[in-house]
Amino acid sequence: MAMNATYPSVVHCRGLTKAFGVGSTATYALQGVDLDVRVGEILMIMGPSGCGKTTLLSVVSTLLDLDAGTCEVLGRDLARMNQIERSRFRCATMGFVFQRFNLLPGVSILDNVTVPLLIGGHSRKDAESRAVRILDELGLRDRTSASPNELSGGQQQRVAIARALVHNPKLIVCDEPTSALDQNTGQVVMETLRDRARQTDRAVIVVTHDTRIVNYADRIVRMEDGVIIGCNGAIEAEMPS
Ligand SMILES: Nc1ncnc2c1ncn2[C@@H]1O[C@H](COP(=O)(O)OP(=O)(O)OP(=O)(O)O)[C@@H](O)[C@H]1O
Repeated sequence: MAMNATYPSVVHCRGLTKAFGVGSTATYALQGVDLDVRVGEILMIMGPSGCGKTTLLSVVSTLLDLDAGTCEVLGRDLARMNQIERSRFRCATMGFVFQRFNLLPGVSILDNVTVPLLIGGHSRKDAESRAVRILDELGLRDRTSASPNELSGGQQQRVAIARALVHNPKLIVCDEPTSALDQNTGQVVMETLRDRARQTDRAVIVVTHDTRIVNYADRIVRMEDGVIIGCNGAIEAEMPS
Protein backbone atom coordinates (compact mmCIF):
# COMPACT_ATOMS: atom_id res chain seq x y z
CA MET A 1 0.00 0.00 0.00
CA ALA A 2 1.12 3.56 -0.68
CA MET A 3 2.20 5.48 2.40
CA ASN A 4 2.32 9.13 3.48
CA ALA A 5 -1.17 9.93 2.23
CA THR A 6 -2.54 13.35 3.06
CA TYR A 7 -5.95 11.90 3.95
CA PRO A 8 -6.84 8.65 5.76
CA SER A 9 -9.35 7.50 3.13
CA VAL A 10 -9.71 8.46 -0.50
CA VAL A 11 -13.46 8.03 -0.05
CA HIS A 12 -15.28 8.29 3.30
CA CYS A 13 -19.09 7.99 3.20
CA ARG A 14 -21.60 7.61 5.99
CA GLY A 15 -25.34 6.99 5.79
CA LEU A 16 -25.64 7.61 2.05
CA THR A 17 -29.17 7.54 0.75
CA LYS A 18 -30.43 8.07 -2.77
CA ALA A 19 -33.92 7.59 -4.21
CA PHE A 20 -35.17 7.93 -7.76
CA GLY A 21 -38.69 9.32 -8.04
CA VAL A 22 -41.06 10.16 -5.19
CA GLY A 23 -43.97 8.66 -3.29
CA SER A 24 -45.28 5.21 -4.01
CA THR A 25 -43.27 4.88 -7.24
CA ALA A 26 -39.89 5.82 -5.68
CA THR A 27 -36.94 3.44 -5.94
CA TYR A 28 -34.67 3.58 -2.89
CA ALA A 29 -31.36 2.77 -4.58
CA LEU A 30 -29.11 3.56 -1.58
CA GLN A 31 -30.49 3.09 1.91
CA GLY A 32 -27.73 4.09 4.32
CA VAL A 33 -24.38 3.12 2.86
CA ASP A 34 -21.17 3.45 4.88
CA LEU A 35 -18.07 3.10 2.71
CA ASP A 36 -14.36 3.74 3.03
CA VAL A 37 -11.95 3.40 0.14
CA ARG A 38 -8.42 3.37 1.49
CA VAL A 39 -5.31 4.82 -0.03
CA GLY A 40 -3.53 2.37 -2.29
CA GLU A 41 -6.28 -0.18 -2.68
CA ILE A 42 -8.47 -1.67 -5.36
CA LEU A 43 -11.92 -1.93 -3.80
CA MET A 44 -14.43 -4.07 -5.66
CA ILE A 45 -18.18 -3.63 -5.26
CA MET A 46 -20.23 -6.71 -6.11
CA GLY A 47 -23.88 -7.66 -5.78
CA PRO A 48 -26.97 -8.60 -7.77
CA SER A 49 -28.33 -6.48 -10.58
CA GLY A 50 -30.28 -3.49 -9.25
CA CYS A 51 -28.74 -3.51 -5.76
CA GLY A 52 -27.34 0.01 -6.13
CA LYS A 53 -23.72 -0.44 -7.23
CA THR A 54 -23.76 2.03 -10.11
CA THR A 55 -25.76 4.53 -8.07
CA LEU A 56 -23.15 4.35 -5.30
CA LEU A 57 -20.35 4.83 -7.83
CA SER A 58 -22.19 7.78 -9.37
CA VAL A 59 -22.69 9.52 -6.01
CA VAL A 60 -19.06 9.01 -4.97
CA SER A 61 -17.84 10.32 -8.31
CA THR A 62 -20.12 13.41 -8.10
CA LEU A 63 -22.18 12.42 -11.15
CA LEU A 64 -25.31 12.16 -8.97
CA ASP A 65 -26.31 14.25 -5.94
CA LEU A 66 -26.97 12.34 -2.74
CA ASP A 67 -30.23 12.79 -0.77
CA ALA A 68 -28.81 12.35 2.74
CA GLY A 69 -25.64 11.29 4.49
CA THR A 70 -22.09 12.53 4.03
CA CYS A 71 -19.50 11.81 1.39
CA GLU A 72 -15.90 13.02 1.49
CA VAL A 73 -13.62 12.36 -1.47
CA LEU A 74 -9.90 13.13 -1.14
CA GLY A 75 -10.75 15.01 2.06
CA ARG A 76 -13.35 17.24 0.36
CA ASP A 77 -16.98 17.22 1.51
CA LEU A 78 -19.04 16.92 -1.69
CA ALA A 79 -22.02 18.68 -0.06
CA ARG A 80 -19.93 21.83 0.36
CA MET A 81 -19.23 22.15 -3.36
CA ASN A 82 -21.58 23.68 -5.90
CA GLN A 83 -22.18 22.05 -9.30
CA ILE A 84 -19.35 23.91 -11.00
CA GLU A 85 -16.87 23.11 -8.23
CA ARG A 86 -17.95 19.45 -8.30
CA SER A 87 -17.48 19.30 -12.04
CA ARG A 88 -13.98 20.84 -11.82
CA PHE A 89 -13.10 18.55 -8.93
CA ARG A 90 -14.27 15.52 -10.93
CA CYS A 91 -12.27 16.47 -14.03
CA ALA A 92 -9.11 17.18 -12.03
CA THR A 93 -9.12 14.21 -9.67
CA MET A 94 -11.06 11.32 -11.21
CA GLY A 95 -10.72 8.98 -14.16
CA PHE A 96 -13.57 6.82 -15.45
CA VAL A 97 -13.60 3.42 -17.16
CA PHE A 98 -16.91 1.92 -18.30
CA GLN A 99 -17.97 -1.37 -19.88
CA ARG A 100 -18.92 0.54 -23.03
CA PHE A 101 -15.69 2.25 -23.91
CA ASN A 102 -17.45 5.56 -24.75
CA LEU A 103 -14.73 6.62 -27.18
CA LEU A 104 -15.44 9.50 -29.53
CA PRO A 105 -16.11 7.96 -32.95
CA GLY A 106 -14.49 9.46 -36.01
CA VAL A 107 -11.55 11.02 -34.19
CA SER A 108 -8.16 9.47 -33.70
CA ILE A 109 -7.08 7.48 -30.67
CA LEU A 110 -4.61 10.23 -29.85
CA ASP A 111 -7.35 12.87 -29.89
CA ASN A 112 -9.57 10.68 -27.70
CA VAL A 113 -6.86 10.42 -25.07
CA THR A 114 -5.96 14.12 -25.06
CA VAL A 115 -9.52 15.16 -24.11
CA PRO A 116 -9.13 15.20 -20.27
CA LEU A 117 -5.90 17.18 -20.58
CA LEU A 118 -7.36 19.77 -22.96
CA ILE A 119 -10.35 20.18 -20.60
CA GLY A 120 -7.84 20.62 -17.77
CA GLY A 121 -6.13 23.49 -19.60
CA HIS A 122 -3.01 21.76 -20.94
CA SER A 123 -1.62 22.97 -24.27
CA ARG A 124 -2.26 20.67 -27.24
CA LYS A 125 1.49 19.93 -27.54
CA ASP A 126 1.78 18.91 -23.90
CA ALA A 127 -1.48 16.94 -24.07
CA GLU A 128 -0.30 15.03 -27.12
CA SER A 129 3.07 14.16 -25.68
CA ARG A 130 1.45 12.86 -22.46
CA ALA A 131 -1.15 10.93 -24.47
CA VAL A 132 1.55 9.29 -26.60
CA ARG A 133 3.44 8.30 -23.45
CA ILE A 134 0.47 6.52 -21.87
CA LEU A 135 -0.59 4.91 -25.15
CA ASP A 136 2.95 3.60 -25.42
CA GLU A 137 2.73 2.22 -21.86
CA LEU A 138 -0.46 0.39 -22.83
CA GLY A 139 1.02 -1.06 -26.01
CA LEU A 140 -0.86 1.20 -28.43
CA ARG A 141 1.96 3.48 -29.62
CA ASP A 142 1.52 2.36 -33.24
CA ARG A 143 -2.27 2.95 -33.25
CA THR A 144 -2.35 6.64 -32.30
CA SER A 145 -3.76 7.79 -35.65
CA ALA A 146 -6.32 4.96 -35.96
CA SER A 147 -9.96 5.65 -35.21
CA PRO A 148 -11.81 3.61 -32.55
CA ASN A 149 -13.74 1.45 -35.05
CA GLU A 150 -10.43 0.16 -36.45
CA LEU A 151 -9.51 -1.40 -33.09
CA SER A 152 -10.56 -4.61 -31.34
CA GLY A 153 -12.71 -4.45 -28.18
CA GLY A 154 -9.67 -5.07 -26.01
CA GLN A 155 -7.68 -2.33 -27.74
CA GLN A 156 -10.61 0.08 -27.38
CA GLN A 157 -10.78 -0.62 -23.65
CA ARG A 158 -7.05 0.06 -23.36
CA VAL A 159 -7.62 3.41 -25.11
CA ALA A 160 -10.42 4.12 -22.62
CA ILE A 161 -8.02 3.32 -19.81
CA ALA A 162 -5.35 5.56 -21.30
CA ARG A 163 -7.93 8.37 -21.40
CA ALA A 164 -8.94 7.66 -17.79
CA LEU A 165 -5.33 7.71 -16.56
CA VAL A 166 -3.68 10.37 -18.73
CA HIS A 167 -4.31 13.24 -16.28
CA ASN A 168 -2.97 11.12 -13.41
CA PRO A 169 -6.21 11.04 -11.39
CA LYS A 170 -6.19 10.15 -7.70
CA LEU A 171 -9.44 8.19 -7.84
CA ILE A 172 -10.14 5.80 -10.70
CA VAL A 173 -13.74 4.71 -10.97
CA CYS A 174 -14.59 1.66 -13.08
CA ASP A 175 -18.02 0.22 -13.89
CA GLU A 176 -17.74 -3.30 -15.36
CA PRO A 177 -14.34 -2.55 -16.97
CA THR A 178 -13.60 -6.12 -18.03
CA SER A 179 -16.95 -7.73 -18.79
CA ALA A 180 -16.64 -7.16 -22.54
CA LEU A 181 -13.06 -8.45 -22.62
CA ASP A 182 -11.44 -11.84 -22.97
CA GLN A 183 -9.55 -13.29 -20.02
CA ASN A 184 -6.07 -12.12 -21.09
CA THR A 185 -7.10 -8.57 -21.97
CA GLY A 186 -9.04 -8.35 -18.70
CA GLN A 187 -5.87 -9.30 -16.80
CA VAL A 188 -3.83 -6.62 -18.64
CA VAL A 189 -6.47 -4.03 -17.77
CA MET A 190 -6.52 -5.05 -14.10
CA GLU A 191 -2.72 -5.06 -13.87
CA THR A 192 -2.64 -1.51 -15.23
CA LEU A 193 -5.26 -0.44 -12.69
CA ARG A 194 -3.38 -2.16 -9.87
CA ASP A 195 -0.16 -0.34 -10.78
CA ARG A 196 -2.03 2.96 -10.56
CA ALA A 197 -3.73 2.10 -7.26
CA ARG A 198 -0.31 1.54 -5.69
CA GLN A 199 0.95 5.03 -6.55
CA THR A 200 0.96 7.61 -3.78
CA ASP A 201 -2.48 8.86 -2.65
CA ARG A 202 -4.36 6.82 -5.26
CA ALA A 203 -7.21 4.32 -5.15
CA VAL A 204 -9.37 2.38 -7.60
CA ILE A 205 -13.03 1.40 -7.23
CA VAL A 206 -14.31 -1.36 -9.51
CA VAL A 207 -17.98 -2.33 -9.77
CA THR A 208 -18.10 -5.77 -11.32
CA HIS A 209 -19.92 -9.05 -11.81
CA ASP A 210 -16.76 -10.52 -13.36
CA THR A 211 -15.50 -13.25 -11.04
CA ARG A 212 -12.38 -13.69 -13.23
CA ILE A 213 -10.87 -10.52 -11.74
CA VAL A 214 -11.68 -10.85 -8.03
CA ASN A 215 -8.10 -11.86 -7.24
CA TYR A 216 -7.09 -8.24 -8.04
CA ALA A 217 -9.25 -6.89 -5.19
CA ASP A 218 -7.70 -5.77 -1.92
CA ARG A 219 -11.23 -5.82 -0.49
CA ILE A 220 -14.61 -6.81 -1.85
CA VAL A 221 -17.72 -5.02 -0.64
CA ARG A 222 -21.02 -6.85 -1.17
CA MET A 223 -24.24 -4.93 -1.69
CA GLU A 224 -27.87 -5.99 -1.60
CA ASP A 225 -31.01 -3.86 -1.75
CA GLY A 226 -29.19 -0.54 -1.37
CA VAL A 227 -27.00 -1.47 1.59
CA ILE A 228 -23.59 -3.02 2.15
CA ILE A 229 -24.09 -6.46 3.64
CA GLY A 230 -20.46 -7.42 4.06
CA CYS A 231 -16.85 -7.00 3.16
CA ASN A 232 -13.98 -9.39 2.82
CA GLY A 233 -10.31 -8.87 2.21
CA ALA A 234 -7.08 -8.13 3.94
CA ILE A 235 -8.34 -5.18 5.99
CA GLU A 236 -11.84 -6.40 6.74
CA ALA A 237 -11.44 -5.43 10.38
CA GLU A 238 -11.26 -1.79 9.34
CA MET A 239 -14.74 -1.70 7.81
CA PRO A 240 -16.91 1.01 9.32
CA SER A 241 -19.16 -0.14 12.14
N1 LIG B 1 -32.01 7.15 -13.32
C1 LIG B 1 -32.78 6.27 -12.67
N2 LIG B 1 -34.11 6.45 -12.58
C2 LIG B 1 -34.90 5.59 -11.90
N3 LIG B 1 -34.44 4.49 -11.27
C3 LIG B 1 -33.13 4.24 -11.34
C4 LIG B 1 -32.22 5.11 -12.04
N4 LIG B 1 -30.96 4.62 -11.93
C5 LIG B 1 -31.08 3.49 -11.19
N5 LIG B 1 -32.36 3.27 -10.84
C6 LIG B 1 -32.86 2.16 -10.03
O1 LIG B 1 -32.12 2.12 -8.82
C7 LIG B 1 -31.82 0.77 -8.44
C8 LIG B 1 -30.32 0.59 -8.36
O2 LIG B 1 -29.80 0.69 -9.70
P1 LIG B 1 -28.24 0.56 -10.02
O3 LIG B 1 -28.06 0.82 -11.47
O4 LIG B 1 -27.47 1.39 -9.06
O5 LIG B 1 -27.99 -0.99 -9.69
P2 LIG B 1 -26.74 -1.91 -10.06
O6 LIG B 1 -26.46 -2.71 -8.84
O7 LIG B 1 -25.63 -1.07 -10.58
O8 LIG B 1 -27.34 -2.82 -11.20
P3 LIG B 1 -26.58 -3.54 -12.45
O9 LIG B 1 -25.65 -4.55 -11.85
O10 LIG B 1 -27.69 -4.18 -13.23
O11 LIG B 1 -25.87 -2.46 -13.22
C9 LIG B 1 -32.49 -0.13 -9.48
O12 LIG B 1 -33.75 -0.52 -8.98
C10 LIG B 1 -32.64 0.79 -10.69
O13 LIG B 1 -33.76 0.39 -11.47
